[in-house]
Amino acid sequence: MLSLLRILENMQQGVMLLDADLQVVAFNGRAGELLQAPKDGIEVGLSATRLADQIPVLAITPKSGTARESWVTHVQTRSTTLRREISIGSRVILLTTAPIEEGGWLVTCDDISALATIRRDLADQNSRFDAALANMPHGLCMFDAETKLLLCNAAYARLYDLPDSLTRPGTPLGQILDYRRTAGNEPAQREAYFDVVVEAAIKGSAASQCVNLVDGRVIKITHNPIENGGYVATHEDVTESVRAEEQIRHMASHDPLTGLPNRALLREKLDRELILSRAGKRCAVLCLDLDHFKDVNDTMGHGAGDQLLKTVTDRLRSHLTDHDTIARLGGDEFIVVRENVQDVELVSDLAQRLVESVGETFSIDGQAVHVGASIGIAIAPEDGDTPDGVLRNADTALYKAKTSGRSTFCFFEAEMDAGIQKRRRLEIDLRQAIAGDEFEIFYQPQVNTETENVVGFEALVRWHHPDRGLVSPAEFIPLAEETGLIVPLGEWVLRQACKDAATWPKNIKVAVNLSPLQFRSPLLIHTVVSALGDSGLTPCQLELEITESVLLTDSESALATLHHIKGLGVQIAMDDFGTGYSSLSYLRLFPFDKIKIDQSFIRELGTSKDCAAIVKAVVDLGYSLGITTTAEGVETPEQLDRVRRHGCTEIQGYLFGKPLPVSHVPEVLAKGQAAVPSVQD
Ligand SMILES: Nc1nc2c(ncn2[C@@H]2O[C@H](COP(=O)(O)O[C@H]3[C@@H](O)[C@H](n4cnc5c(=O)[nH]c(N)nc54)O[C@@H]3COP(=O)(O)O)[C@@H](O)[C@H]2O)c(=O)[nH]1
Repeated sequence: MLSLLRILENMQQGVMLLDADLQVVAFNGRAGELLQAPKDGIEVGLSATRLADQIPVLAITPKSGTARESWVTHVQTRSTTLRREISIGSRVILLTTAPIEEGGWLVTCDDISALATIRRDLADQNSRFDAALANMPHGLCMFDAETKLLLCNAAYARLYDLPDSLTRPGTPLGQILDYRRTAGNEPAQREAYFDVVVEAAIKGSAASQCVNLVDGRVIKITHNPIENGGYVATHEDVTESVRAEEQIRHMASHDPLTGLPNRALLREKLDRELILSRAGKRCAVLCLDLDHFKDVNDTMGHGAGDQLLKTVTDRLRSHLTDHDTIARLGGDEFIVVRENVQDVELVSDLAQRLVESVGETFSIDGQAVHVGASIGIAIAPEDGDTPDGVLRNADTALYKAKTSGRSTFCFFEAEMDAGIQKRRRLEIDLRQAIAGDEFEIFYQPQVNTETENVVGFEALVRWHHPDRGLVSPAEFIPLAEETGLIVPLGEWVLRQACKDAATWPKNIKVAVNLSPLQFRSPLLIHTVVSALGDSGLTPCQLELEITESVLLTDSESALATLHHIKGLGVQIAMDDFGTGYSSLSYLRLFPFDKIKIDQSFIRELGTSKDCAAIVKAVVDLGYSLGITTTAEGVETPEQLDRVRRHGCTEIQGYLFGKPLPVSHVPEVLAKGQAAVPSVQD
């Protein structure tokens, strides 16, 4: 008994023993300490009621929990075990009151403060976890190894519109999937996927996949295995980001104006087609370029140009089949790729239809607009087995189509390449030459027939090509006209010629050629005025030479321009007279100051009666209209003699001097007539 009491006293647990009369028969000091009983508050023989008086926590009736009566009432009225956690100061004590067989109660007190702290931390953690789950934007669910639901959050239920009954723990995955399928938002083929990922997740590997729901949403589902089997899955609605990605991908590979594939996507297509072409499925590449598109942009503005490009796209598309791909490379350049070409004739038919379709009138901003299309065609693999090669050759054929009069199509031929490449090179060089300082003006004297005094000079441009030396204008002027480069080049010539002539005597004129394109430029009058103003040249010292072709198109506006220029005091000469269409009628339309009889008539003056008659008729007409007549290309004294006899007022030709650099002008003027040594041009 003594040793039993010693054991009792050394226990970590507080112990009190009550007999059947509810009186204390034994206890240890730890009980008093844990229950914070007053010193000597527990004594043998003390009744339960007195005990509760000594130890206040025993008298308290809990507000909630299973035990709804005070400790005293319990031991007085019941015979069941009472477990109660009591907070005393900073401690949490577990008070267990268990009936004993012989009657009476064994009361034990355990300090569970540490356990309570852990439990509280755990509860806090759980509530934080619950809050996180509830507020997660993504759906989350967790299944055990038997694919029974462990938990899911509200977002998961919302995503699939699940009823509460299917969100309870223990719900088999199969039931949830059945509901998701029958509720209509998940395609049936997802099941196969699901089997795979669930199995993978349960076996321990993560898996992720995007699923397209029937209603258009895209859900990204990621499965991760968890310990003890089972998996946790997140379900993320990625519809917006998938759409944004698709849009970015589309933008990177399509032309924003027309929505057509761009160069990058075209290359991918060509890569595939060229592989097939090597396996016998040939393909055709049609390179289409609009004729006169620049004019629409320049005259009607870029908005109208854009509208035209969109309408052209629609027209082109209407002639294409499922075997054709159309792309826009930028500007007014389109590419059509036809797959699996068996009959090249059909490619010709397609090209013809495209040319005709674009050739029909467009209505842009209520205005009738006419453009055309030129097409170059290369067939792969024979005309190229790389995207660059086949596109380059289609482009070469396009160039040929453009130089053959536009609004037509051409197939690539190997022989085209060399000639066209040469022209291309020249065009590139010409652009650089305009930007650089490679041009010079030579001046050819014009003399009075009677006095043989120099009355003026014609400005003739020369190109000092860095590799090729002096390039003849006969070679580059037509190209400059075709490419539109004549406009900036012509402006340079005009300004430079005015500057040079401003240093000459006041009775010496300078004649400058105006090309038809330059003449149609809306900036022409402004350029003439500013060239005169900047140089200080007297307007009557400037003579502008135009050819009949200027008056051929839109003669009304051409005449208005001529009158405007003449009104400035500038002289106007009709150049190359006799080589055009209805020369004489033009002379009635506008009061030209000079007619230059083309050198072809002068050359044959001694051999052709017709030429002689024409020269005479023109000179007579000039005389009666009071217009100066200049014979061009006078090379021999005989020709001089003849034109003099016909009454021509002025002469220009090698007999009096070839075109010379400006530095020779004072020398020519000093001699009074142009008997100076020739300079090779
Ligand atoms: N729009 C512009 N056209 C220009 C300009 N500079 C020149 N050109 C035109 O280029 C064509 C070739 O010019 P070019 O090689 O200079 O030939 C001129 C004369 O050198 C040549 N000529 C003059 N006299 C004779 C001669 O006795 N014999 C002979 N065989 N040729 C001769 O004729 C050309 C002048 O022609 P034209 O202009 O018709 O008076 C030529 O069409 C130039 O017009 C330019 O700046 N702008």
